[in-house]
Amino acid sequence: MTAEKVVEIQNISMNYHTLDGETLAIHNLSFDVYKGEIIVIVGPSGCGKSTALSTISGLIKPSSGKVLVNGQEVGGTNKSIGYMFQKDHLFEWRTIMSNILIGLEIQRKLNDETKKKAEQLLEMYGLAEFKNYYPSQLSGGMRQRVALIRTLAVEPDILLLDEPFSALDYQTRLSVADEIGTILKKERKTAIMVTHDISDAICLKWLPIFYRYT
Ligand SMILES: Nc1ncnc2c1ncn2[C@@H]1O[C@H](COP(=O)(O)OP(=O)(O)OP(=O)(O)O)[C@@H](O)[C@H]1O
Repeated sequence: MTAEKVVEIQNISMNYHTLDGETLAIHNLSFDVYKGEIIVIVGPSGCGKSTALSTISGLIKPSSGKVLVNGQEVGGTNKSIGYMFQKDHLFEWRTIMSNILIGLEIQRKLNDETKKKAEQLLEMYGLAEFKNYYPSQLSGGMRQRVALIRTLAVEPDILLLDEPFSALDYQTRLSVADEIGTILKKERKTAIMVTHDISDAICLKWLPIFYRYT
């Protein structure tokens, strides 16, 4: 059986044009990601990692080349993709449960079944007893776990993680990295993480791709 390609990056380049001039953020980048793979792209700050993720999510279109997700060229944002950022972006005035349900509300998918699934995720990942707490009552590591569960609640096929541990202290990031790696494997998600920190990639024991544009 041949493995299924879910993301195909075909020779993409990205030029940003601003009043100050032109920035070549990505130059001729190509790679494929197969179903169920969890890969890490490591490179220094400014080498174009976030830009690469944004082309996959459809937030931006590359200046040249193609990005395919599930065999279709990306032409805008796509509900099959979940994006988790450096900061957890939890809404402080909403409880943990209500933060977790926000994606479902926005996508008009909130019903008894999806709510139950969200409850199960909270239960499974040790946050059920905190569902009525507010984000400020949780530790940084727990907040990142909530952010991941919020992303998983809408059941994306592909997860994009942009330096998801960078706001955490070293001890916490080790345990959160481990937890998040375990959650992604258990949920059988395809995931692409970008980081400037090689130790993040190594401590995850995922399959790293080392990419650097110079
Ligand atoms: N919207 C934009 N307009 C102009 N230039 C941009 C824009 N976004 C990114 N850039 C530039 O493109 C280059 C790549 O940025 P990008 O954020 O993709 O890199 P990165 O590797 O994710 O870095 P970091 O880890 O610091 O976020 C940088 O030089 C950045 O200044």
